[in-house]
Amino acid sequence: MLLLDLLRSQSRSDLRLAVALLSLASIATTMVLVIVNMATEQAENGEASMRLLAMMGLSLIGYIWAQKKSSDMIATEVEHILHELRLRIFDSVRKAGPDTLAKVGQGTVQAALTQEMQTVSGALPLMLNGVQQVVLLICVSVYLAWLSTFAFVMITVLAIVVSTIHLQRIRRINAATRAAVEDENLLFGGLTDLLQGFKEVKMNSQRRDALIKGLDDRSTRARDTKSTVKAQWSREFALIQLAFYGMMAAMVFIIPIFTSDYHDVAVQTTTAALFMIGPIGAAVASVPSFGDADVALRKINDIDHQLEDALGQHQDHDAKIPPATDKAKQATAKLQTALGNINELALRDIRFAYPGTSDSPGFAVGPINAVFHKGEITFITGGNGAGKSTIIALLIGLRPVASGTISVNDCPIPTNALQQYRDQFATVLSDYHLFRELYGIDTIDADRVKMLLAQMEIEDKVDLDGRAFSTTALSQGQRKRLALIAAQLEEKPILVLDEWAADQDPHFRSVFYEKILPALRDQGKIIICVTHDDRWFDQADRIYHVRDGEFIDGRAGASA
Ligand SMILES: Nc1ncnc2c1ncn2[C@@H]1O[C@H](COP(=O)(O)OP(=O)(O)OP(=O)(O)O)[C@@H](O)[C@H]1O
Repeated sequence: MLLLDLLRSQSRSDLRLAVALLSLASIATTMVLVIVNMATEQAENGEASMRLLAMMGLSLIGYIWAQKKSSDMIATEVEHILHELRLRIFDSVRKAGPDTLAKVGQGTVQAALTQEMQTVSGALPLMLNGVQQVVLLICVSVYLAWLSTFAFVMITVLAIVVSTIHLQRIRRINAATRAAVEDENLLFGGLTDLLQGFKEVKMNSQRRDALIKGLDDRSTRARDTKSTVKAQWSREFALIQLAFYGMMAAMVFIIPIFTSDYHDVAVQTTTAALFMIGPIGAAVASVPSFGDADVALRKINDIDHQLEDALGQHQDHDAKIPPATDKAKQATAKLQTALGNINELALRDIRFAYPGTSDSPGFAVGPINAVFHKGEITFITGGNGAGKSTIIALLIGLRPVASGTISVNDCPIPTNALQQYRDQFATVLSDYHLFRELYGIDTIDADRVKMLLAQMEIEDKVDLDGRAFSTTALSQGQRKRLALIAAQLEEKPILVLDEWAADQDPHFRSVFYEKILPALRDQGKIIICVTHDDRWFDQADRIYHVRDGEFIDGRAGASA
């Protein structure tokens, strides 16, 4: 069972201690039963024992102590395990390549971090509670055996028969549970379309109706499967209850027929059997959540494996260069020096291809040869689908190259230093995300932010609010200006902009090409821009034109 494996592998504290505490609580509960029976017997004789009262008090204190201690321990442990699980997924997402997330699906990852985690979170304490109930049942059974061997044997046989039938039926219910969870996940995916495509949905009633119908179908399926599963569980619960009441009837009607001395212990045995109803109910009621949790954990593991598989292909272990040998240490030192003062960035015979299908090969890029210099502006131009963004993704280390070398100051970047290399770039890519918070910028110079906001002509719209922009609710062009401010605040030696000016008005386009870019060049940055704005091609020191995944010419621009 995955839930058990998870507990064993992730638990920090000794689970045996938790189980021991739970057992102690069960033993204390059984003691209460034994004492109640003994006191009842005394009461029948008109006696009352202070010793039994004291023992009852001690048992209750023992029960409360063990129950509280184990609950605290389990709650802390469960939250720790969930925290570790979440971190594992965050880490896998961090390491994944750009295609992986698209393949796995954002909705699935979100579902894993919310819905599935919630299921596991609910099931873990229930499972440990189930352990407690089982221990309690064992203790009460031992007591029952001591009271009447016949009653014990009869109950045990009945319990084995009922459990076998129950387990057979559970297998079928678990399969239905898995189907129900699948349906819910499909529903989640459709919901992402509805929420993210909100405007498109609102603007087109046919699209809206088709999408809602799809959601309706999935929701109906999820509803039907879930209610079938719930109904099956209710039947199971009723079956267990029925078996229990059958057992009670047998104890008071059948056992006396076969045993002569049963009347001495009939009351105690019946009380003991009554004591079992709670634990049996709790144990049975907790079982469905194990099936749910197992499915949820399988999903979480599945997502993790998919992300990890992509990591294997990506060959990016995000590790620091291991300074094992002298040669490796020298290479590390050389690379650190190169990254500390980047004068030149070069691509040599870079090749890459998207995975193809059986019908057609994937789009291929290369061989790409290019050099980008400090204090220079390079434009990359080309038609739609020519391969500009793909080349940019290779250049900034977002996608792994299939062959060829990327080097900084003639120092090749090994794959295990890819993250250090990526850290040299500030980017505003075509599918950029604008963070309101300025993550990863240690010291924010408020005056500089003010100046940049004024330069971008949005000082009356946005302000600095602590370590974040006061708002990102702006027009598309203004949001891009804000993204460029964030990129500048990162103070990276290389700035890459993919069609940054595409949604700027004519006035601000000229501000960008004629003022902002030259000012950034004067700061000694390497500037690389994908652009279609041929009116400003003369602002570039170098222009590369892309066609079918290759640079067809590289020429020095006007100011070179
Ligand atoms: N994730 C992907 N998987 C497979 N093929 C892709 C993927 N992204 C792009 N392509 C293919 O690569 C080609 C180049 O895409 P790319 O985005 O690099 O072009 P681009 O020059 O930036 O185009 P645009 O000017 O339209 O942004 C496309 O024709 C497309 O077929």
